[in-house]
Amino acid sequence: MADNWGAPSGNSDVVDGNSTASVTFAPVIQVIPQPAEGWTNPTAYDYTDNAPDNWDGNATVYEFDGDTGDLGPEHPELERQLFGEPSTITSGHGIDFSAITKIDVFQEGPVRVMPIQKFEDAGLHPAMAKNIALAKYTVPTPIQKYCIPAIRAGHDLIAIAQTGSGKTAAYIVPILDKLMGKAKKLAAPRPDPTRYRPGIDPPMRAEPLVLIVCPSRELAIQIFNEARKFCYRSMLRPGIVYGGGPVPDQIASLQKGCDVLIGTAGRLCDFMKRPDVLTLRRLRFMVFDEADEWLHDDWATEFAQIMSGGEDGKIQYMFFSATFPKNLRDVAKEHLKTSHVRIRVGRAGSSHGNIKQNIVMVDSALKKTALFDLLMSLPPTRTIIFANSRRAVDEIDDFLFNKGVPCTGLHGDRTQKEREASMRAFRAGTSPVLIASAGVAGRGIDVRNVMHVVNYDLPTMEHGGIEEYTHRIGRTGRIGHRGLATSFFTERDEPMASVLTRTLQETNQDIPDFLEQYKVGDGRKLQFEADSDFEEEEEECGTVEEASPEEATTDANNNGP
Ligand SMILES: Nc1ncnc2c1ncn2[C@@H]1O[C@H](COP(=O)(O)OP(=O)(O)OP(=O)(O)O)[C@@H](O)[C@H]1O
Repeated sequence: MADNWGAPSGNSDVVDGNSTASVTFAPVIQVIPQPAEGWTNPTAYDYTDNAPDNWDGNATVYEFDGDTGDLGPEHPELERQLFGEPSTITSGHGIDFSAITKIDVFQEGPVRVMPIQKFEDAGLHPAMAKNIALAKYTVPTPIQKYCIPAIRAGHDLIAIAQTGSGKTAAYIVPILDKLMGKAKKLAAPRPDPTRYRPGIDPPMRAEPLVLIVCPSRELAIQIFNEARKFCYRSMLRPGIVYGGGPVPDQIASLQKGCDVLIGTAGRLCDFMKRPDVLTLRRLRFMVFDEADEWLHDDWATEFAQIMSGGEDGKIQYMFFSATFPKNLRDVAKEHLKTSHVRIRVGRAGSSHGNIKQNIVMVDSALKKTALFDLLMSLPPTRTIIFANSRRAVDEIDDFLFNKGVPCTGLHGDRTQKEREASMRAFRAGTSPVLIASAGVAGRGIDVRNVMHVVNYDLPTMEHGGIEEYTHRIGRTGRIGHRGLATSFFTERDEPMASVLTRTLQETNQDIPDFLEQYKVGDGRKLQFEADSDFEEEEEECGTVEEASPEEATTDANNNGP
């Protein structure tokens, strides 16, 4: 996007002592630089695109009143929108599930579940089985193998698995599946979607059955889109409330009924104060995605308010994350029923071998040049660059844009319209380089074919530490694909050196010379402060299959932005 704000154009009245002089600013002609070698043309953000309803939260949802049974009629146009053109979707998103190695799965806690091996074993509702086929999911991922039966059996749950391992579907599929046959009975009354006239017919209050809480607007929108997919052809209606989005539109959408609500905390808490618009009294499922984030003190007020919204005893609670320090898992346990299930795939907070991690020593004053050189040294590819401050994001965005790199920037000071346009441009590939602050794109964001993540700034120990590093690099190498993560290391990053080195060692990455001194010697166990358990009661319940670095499908056909 780059900040190519035009200077004021046209006439402006300037008061000069007693006289008013009319000053004309020359219109600024936005210069689009020549593309950098091999890259597509940079595209500037279109500030004239003010279409009022052009919000991601206003995306079409499937509407069906359930009068003709559990499975609604097909809607080919929406189906294409949700799942893509059938001819362009490759089977299993390119995952080669036949090329696999073993990864340990642990269950702890009072209840153990038997994993399923195939989606067919789960006895899914016909609408859900069809949606899984449309999504081209052929085999459940390790975390899905355990979560699907656990959630279907009605258990509260803590689930930990690496980035990009399919945690969203691990909760959304069984929850929606459980509701599909019963939606007519359980859901709140709502207007007939085919006849409802907004503003004329009396509105209904939203009484969702499912609430999914997300730490960023971008992630909420992404999960809303997943919910739109998996609710397809059922009468379950997804909805979304997120900060920065238009309140009137969100209210109008809630008033048409909402069974599956996805929200960011602030806006959700605002709506919870308006019982004429939203109540959680019907709630049956509550999911905290990126759960460790919610259990930090920073979110204590919102967390308490959200937890107090439903009726005790009726709700199944679930916490999902790739990182889950032990102290926060203990907090999570306090909110779960005694008969809950705890599942962990690999070490909590571990990354996986599909991501090649490079750490490069860089002089702080030369970081931008080093970044440009790095991008130019590789084939053009979809890339996310993380910086620690909003200002740094803007500066890098301008710098790269002016060098002809088709980039777009994303951070919390941009307007919501800009943020959505930025994510759309990145997803569509028109701006294949995204420069982002970690708060908005570090966790959960799933964009196909991100081949490279760059930590222009490494996270600091005070802000996110090694957990944030894991989430950030996890934007690549997702679901069996491979990816590259390059991190710039400066003298200021010394406090991260030790844990970073152990993280590299865990997946047999090359250790650069300047980190050699932090290496844990051969034969000694790698210890991680945030994960000093796993507890005595844990039980290794076998191994499930995960693509290995060597054998995972390479994205040979998908390398381009
Ligand atoms: N069984 C499956 N088969 C094929 N693709 C799948 C399957 N399950 C999920 N996916 C795809 O895998 C990708 C990653 O899933 P998801 O975003 O849920 O990962 P995650 O574990 O939540 O990652 P993160 O920790 O980064 O949030 C998504 O594009 C999703 O559509």
